[in-house]
Amino acid sequence: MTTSEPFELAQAAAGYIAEATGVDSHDIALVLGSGWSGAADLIGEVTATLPSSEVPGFSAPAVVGHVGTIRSILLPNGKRALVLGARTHYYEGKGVRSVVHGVRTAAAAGCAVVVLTNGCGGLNPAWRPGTPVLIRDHINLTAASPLEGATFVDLTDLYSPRLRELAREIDPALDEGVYAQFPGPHYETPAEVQYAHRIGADLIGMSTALEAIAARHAGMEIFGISLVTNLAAGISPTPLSHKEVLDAGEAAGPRISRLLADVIAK
Ligand SMILES: Nc1nc2[nH]c(I)nc2c(=O)[nH]1
Repeated sequence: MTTSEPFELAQAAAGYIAEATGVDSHDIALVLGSGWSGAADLIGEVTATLPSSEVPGFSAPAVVGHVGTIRSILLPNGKRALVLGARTHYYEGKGVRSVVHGVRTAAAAGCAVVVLTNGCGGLNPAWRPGTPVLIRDHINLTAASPLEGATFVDLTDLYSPRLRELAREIDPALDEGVYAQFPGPHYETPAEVQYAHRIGADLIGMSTALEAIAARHAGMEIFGISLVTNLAAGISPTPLSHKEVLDAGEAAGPRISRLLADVIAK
């Protein structure tokens, strides 16, 4: 594939979405990670739902039984949101181009803002499972980049100070943190968690950083928010039960979905 082909594929996907949804241009894209699926139903009126596998460049979800969808939503302020419910993770081995195809498609579809959400491990013991944390900056530990060739892109203020301030006006209790993307799919050892802590990470996950770089290259404003679903390995003195993690994510649903709805409604 030539270096222009990922962008041609994103244009094709955007054209398909415009045709299939009847919406020529969308304004804001949302990538919903673990624990955030409920947000879409709260933010506005779903006017079209597409199976993501029908859209050029998108593949069937990695998790059997998960139906990946792309939804067009009419927001109360009249703007259009494009909800990308099928994220390709780097650990699926489909290449970085596939990981960032959704963001590139959203940019080609007209979106000037992208909201990147994820579920992650927390390094701050005060952040119990179910705590949303704004992403202030990231550390890309994948050793990969979605950019190819002499594409030197500045990543200063990559996570919009404007949108972070807006979120904190809506919910002053929100903390901020630095998110580190590990390649995965394995979780970190306690030693790796301590390494991440020492290099400045507060949140660890397997997504988001590569998508944010591609979004900056596409000229989008980026809002990143994590949902701490577990304390990272070795942080909690007692092993967390998977049920605790699931219950916490479930309990956080209404608060984080409301927060997201309020931020994008502005
Ligand atoms: N790397 C990493 N990814 C995650 N995703 C979730 I949910 N929890 C974790 C975690 O503890 N580490």
